Amino acid sequence: MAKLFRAVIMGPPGSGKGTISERIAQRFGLTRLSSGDFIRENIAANTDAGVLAKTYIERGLLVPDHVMTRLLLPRLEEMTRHSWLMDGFPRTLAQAEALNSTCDLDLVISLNIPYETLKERLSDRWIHPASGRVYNMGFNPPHVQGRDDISGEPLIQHDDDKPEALVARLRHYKDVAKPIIDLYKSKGILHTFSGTETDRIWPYINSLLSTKIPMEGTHRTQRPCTRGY
Ligand SMILES: Nc1ncnc2c1ncn2[C@@H]1O[C@H](COP(=O)(O)OP(=O)(O)OP(=O)(O)O)[C@@H](O)[C@H]1O
Ligand SMILES: Nc1nc2c(ncn2[C@H]2C[C@H](O)[C@@H](COP(=O)(O)OP(=O)(O)O)O2)c(=O)[nH]1
Repeated sequence: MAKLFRAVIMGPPGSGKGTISERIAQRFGLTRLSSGDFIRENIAANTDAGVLAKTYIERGLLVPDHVMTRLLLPRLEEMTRHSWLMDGFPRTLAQAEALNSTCDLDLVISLNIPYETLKERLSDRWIHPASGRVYNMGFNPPHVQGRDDISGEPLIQHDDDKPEALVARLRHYKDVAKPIIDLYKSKGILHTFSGTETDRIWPYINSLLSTKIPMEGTHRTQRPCTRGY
């Protein structure tokens, strides 16, 4: 009986997490979970957690671990019958340990993209704030410049996507990501992909997941995501 599949995708800002997790969700029928999208939903719904998270995001800071785990882990408990891919969580060791105590992961994808490539990509990244949909003038431009393809609403650029902000973000990412990468490496579930183009990395990710993800249509067993935090 095929078991469920749960994975995380990690990488520095601009490494292609959103782009690749969208492709994985479509190709393998996984539910794509994005911590950033989930926070935006809470901000839009004016929940207590959303209001609190907003005060950190506005300052370009990570949302505190206890807020993130309280936001996300109950959401994962609703997913006991689903295979999923999480983008953007965990971002700290404390978050990884909280996730570890509630769900066992099958696989972690880590994207290793050169700084110059990240800088170039982020300078061309445009986002539809309400949905989190991502565009890139050079890679996947919107049909109408500056407008979201679905809603037609204006696209924006994140202030912290500007080159001068990227150095600090990248250093912070490396500091917080290293213990998480070491943890998943020690568990034997880390797969690292390096390169400068998503379209060249994608076939390797696709073939790895094709060997790991249970066939479509086979019966799925439940796997608990018990409240362990
Ligand atoms: N797991 C998390 N822990 C703490 N804060 C988070 C987490 N996930 C998202 N956030 C906060 O929400 C913001 C938006 O997240 P999102 O992933 O959409 O954008 P991002 O961090 O700019 O990602 P990237 O640039 O890598 O695409 C982040 O900048 C961060 O402040
Ligand atoms: N030129 C180019 N741009 C790319 C490539 N892959 C993704 N992008 C674009 C899409 C986004 O505008 C930006 C960052 O991608 P993303 O998926 O938002 O990354 P992440 O921040 O979620 O990790 O770069 C790529 O291979 N080439």
